[in-house]
Amino acid sequence: MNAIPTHQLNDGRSIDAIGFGTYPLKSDEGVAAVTSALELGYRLIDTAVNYGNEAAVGRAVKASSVPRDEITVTTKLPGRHHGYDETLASFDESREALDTDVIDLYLIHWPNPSVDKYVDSWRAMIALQKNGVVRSIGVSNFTEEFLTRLADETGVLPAVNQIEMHPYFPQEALRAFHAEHGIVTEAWSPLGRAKAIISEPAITEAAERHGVTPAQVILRWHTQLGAVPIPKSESPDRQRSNLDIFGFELDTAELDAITALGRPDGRLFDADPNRHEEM
Ligand SMILES: NC(=O)C1=CN([C@@H]2O[C@H](COP(=O)(O)OP(=O)(O)OC[C@H]3O[C@@H](n4cnc5c(N)ncnc54)[C@H](OP(=O)(O)O)[C@@H]3O)[C@@H](O)[C@H]2O)C=CC1
Ligand SMILES: O=C(O)C(=O)[C@@H](O)[C@H](O)C(=O)CO
Repeated sequence: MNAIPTHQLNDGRSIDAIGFGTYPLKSDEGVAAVTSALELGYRLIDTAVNYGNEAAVGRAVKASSVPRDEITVTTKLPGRHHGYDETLASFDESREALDTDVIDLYLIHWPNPSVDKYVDSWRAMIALQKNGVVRSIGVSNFTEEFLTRLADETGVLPAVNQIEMHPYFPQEALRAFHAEHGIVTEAWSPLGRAKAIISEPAITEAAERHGVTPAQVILRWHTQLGAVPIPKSESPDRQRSNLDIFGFELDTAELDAITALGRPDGRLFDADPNRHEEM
């Protein structure tokens, strides 16, 4: 398998160009999936308080033969814990659940604009990073408007914004904003949950030409566009092939044909961060 490239973050650290999603893997199933993902070479692991699997992720990380400092454990602050003090308390709970001294990448899961406390949470995350208990700080599901407000009110831009991105929803405008401001795009549901997308001719035909699977084409498309996909799979075989995407290159016409599958209503569900709020 080819080596995994990395992305430089705006705080001097770096993350792998592909990671492993863990929703909705829980308990022993979650431990098994993360254990095999680490064995296969994933080093960027994505969890969240709201997945109810931080303990499972923590168990797998702790038991792994991969040195702890080679693994980027990501978790996310839930909406019900927004606010400065609430964020500090939630962070302590996550650290305990994950059984780790340091959280490598800490994200605000959803902006929940009607609650209007994400800036307070962001200030708390800046403090956690200054205290050295969080290595990198970022957000998820933030729009250009919410990102701009963080910068205006705190002077600190997130290292990462984890957003919905797949061929039906390629997020061209937000990715351009990220690129302009040094924010790394992480892509959630990168395979579009492996539904209709997998059978799109633009994808299956490219897969045939390169002798790879449609899922590999989709994940390679993400990485060639500069985004970091975090596919979830509980199957070690699919985990392996999802990681094995750096031995072929899509050409510009193939990239453009896949991006052209995008459509305004391409979201998997109604997860527009201006309206969709998760507590
Ligand atoms: N920040 C946020 O708001 C959100 C973050 N996320 C994060 O993003 C991660 C990934 O997103 P997710 O929603 O899981 O969707 P994905 O696009 O990663 O798709 C996962 C689905 O695809 C299947 N699959 C995986 N690999 C293959 C393959 N090679 N061929 C065919 N099918 C495959 C999986 O099944 P199987 O397991 O059987 O292989 C599963 O059903 C989540 O796990 C979570 O960590 C997700 C949603 C929102
Ligand atoms: O997986 C996540 O991070 C989420 O935010 C999920 O709740 C996601 O929104 C979902 O799958 C809802 O059905």
